[in-house]
Amino acid sequence: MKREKHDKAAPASSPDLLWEEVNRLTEAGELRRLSGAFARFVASLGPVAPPVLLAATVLSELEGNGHSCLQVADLAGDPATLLGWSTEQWHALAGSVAPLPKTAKAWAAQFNACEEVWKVGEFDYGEPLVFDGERLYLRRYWRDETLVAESIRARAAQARPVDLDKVREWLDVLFASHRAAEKPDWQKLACAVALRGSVAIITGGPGTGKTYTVARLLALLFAVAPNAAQQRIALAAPTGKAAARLKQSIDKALGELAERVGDKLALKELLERMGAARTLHSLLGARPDTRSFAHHAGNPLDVDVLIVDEASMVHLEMMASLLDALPPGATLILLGDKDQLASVEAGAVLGDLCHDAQAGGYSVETAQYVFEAAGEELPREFLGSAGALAQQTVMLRHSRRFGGPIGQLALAVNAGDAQRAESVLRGGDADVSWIDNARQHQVVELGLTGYQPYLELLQSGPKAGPAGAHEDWVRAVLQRFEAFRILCAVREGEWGVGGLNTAIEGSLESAGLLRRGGEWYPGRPVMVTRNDYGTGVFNGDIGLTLTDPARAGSLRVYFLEGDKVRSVLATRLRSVETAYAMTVHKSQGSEFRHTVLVLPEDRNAMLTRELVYTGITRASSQFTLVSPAGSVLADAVARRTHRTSGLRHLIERDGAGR
Ligand SMILES: Nc1ncnc2c1ncn2[C@@H]1O[C@H](COP(=O)(O)OP(=O)(O)OP(=O)(O)O)[C@@H](O)[C@H]1O
Repeated sequence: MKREKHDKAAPASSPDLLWEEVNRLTEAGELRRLSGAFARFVASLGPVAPPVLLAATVLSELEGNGHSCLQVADLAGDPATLLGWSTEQWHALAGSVAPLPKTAKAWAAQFNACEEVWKVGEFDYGEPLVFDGERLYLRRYWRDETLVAESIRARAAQARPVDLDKVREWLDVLFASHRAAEKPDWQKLACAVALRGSVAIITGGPGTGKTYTVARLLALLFAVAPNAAQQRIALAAPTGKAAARLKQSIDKALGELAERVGDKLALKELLERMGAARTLHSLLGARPDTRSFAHHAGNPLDVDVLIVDEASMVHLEMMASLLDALPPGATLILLGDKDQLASVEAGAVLGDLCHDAQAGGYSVETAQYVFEAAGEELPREFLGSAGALAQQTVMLRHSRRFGGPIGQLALAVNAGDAQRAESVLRGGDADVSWIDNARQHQVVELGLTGYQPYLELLQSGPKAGPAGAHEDWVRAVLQRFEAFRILCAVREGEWGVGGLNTAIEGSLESAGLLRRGGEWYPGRPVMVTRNDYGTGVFNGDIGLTLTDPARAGSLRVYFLEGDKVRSVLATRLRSVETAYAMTVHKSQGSEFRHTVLVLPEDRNAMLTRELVYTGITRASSQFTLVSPAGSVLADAVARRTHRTSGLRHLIERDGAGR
């Protein structure tokens, strides 16, 4: 049906003043060029009232900050905070559109009256903006959020029959040697919960045993599923490194378990059948230069059980593609730390899905089920009436790797307790330290000490030996490099990735640890900044430049994935940057023995509790905080990441409990 457009539309008042202000903000670097361009595109479709054009500008700008939609309540309230602007900046923009609706209701009336806004439930003409009564969306995000919500809601409501006696028996075997560090045993409980549905979320901080638990869950499925021998299991993660780590941990956990359970379960067979862990891009069949994947609802993935690790890094669009491609009968298990930074791209999917994880909110039915299936009693404080997804979500609460000061620091930051964080940092323990009122040269000196070991090994060169000796040497150099990393909160300036990389590179050269002949030189660490299907390297991959043993004078970049080494000719890598220092965002999914977190001088909207927490939890044995001004830490710990999304609302809408 073709719409008779604008037959009754009153001519909109002129948006000239708005465009003037948009231009001014764009020139001042306060607004993305794209945001103004999007609003102009909406204006080009027909007469649109200036307030709606203003809302379109704000919506597009917020998308760049990771929000998936714009709440009318926020438009009527204080959008300046959401935009990271001062109140004056907002007033300047708002003042160019008069009169501006003052209440959420008045804003809703504007959207309802606009021909370029699709009102959910009405006939869809493919308008670029979507309004659902409370939130304004760019069409793509509305579609993705709806797809994720509907798929998760349907999965959470789907109950699988469980043979309680058999499950109880196997859980007792699988967790036999295991003395729960706490009661209830959340790990055992998580296995029982995951078994009864087609979606489960296991969240928890580093070292809380997410992979340990999921390995037992796989063994349990293998033991009790009616068609265990035919089950197709896939492991995936957002990055190659995280995928390799997942596979390594699962192999290790299943290997140990196989020794213990002996002949009772053919776990070796399960291990052999599982195959490698893959990146989500590769699992879904990414295609060069398009956003679409080979797998989707029309050509679903060939899996029965899909385990996705580091789910906090999965952005909205990727989660939508994943759920679209997952057959309805397959089980999805998401693993991740809900308190970590959300993806750079829009959405905070895991955070939204885990909204009730801390409190539990388990129903009486869930409590009864876990008692019967796992012999675990849910304490009263975790009972409640949260929705169906919360019944399939378990938070692991005890870290086995992080008992010491690094763990205490992470906990304090996560709880928003800056005072306690500062006292841990000043506690004098060798594992954590704080260089406050720092100067840049102090970070450079840390870099010099931290990177010396790999550069020395590189200078000593590979020993002549049998085939494979070169690869062993490369692996050893890469492992030494992976033991230390400098993480920055910001990209630009003296305390950002750019400034620090230049300073560290220069100082390593002055110290005689490396010799630069040009952009590429042996020892140069690089991070890939764009997916490249031709060479098989992906955004976020980190490698080291070394000489090619097969071709004198030629350089290759070597990447470590688990224990495997692969390499690409340096000149074939087009989108890379030097990586002595990298952003906290890009460090997700990695762990370094010694991690240095560098905060900037000024307070900054990017500097949040989640960023500091993510930085700290990248350290496995030693953590150093560097800040030019002490107050920046307290400020960051107090600021939480807020991402507007309608996901929780969409999931809970008509979402019955279990
Ligand atoms: N119940 C347990 N009993 C004994 N050891 C355990 C238990 N749970 C976990 N571990 C051990 O604790 C360590 C951390 O576990 P695991 O790697 O599964 O944690 P994780 O939550 O996946 O961590 P990360 O987020 O860093 O990947 C591992 O060495 C694991 O073997």
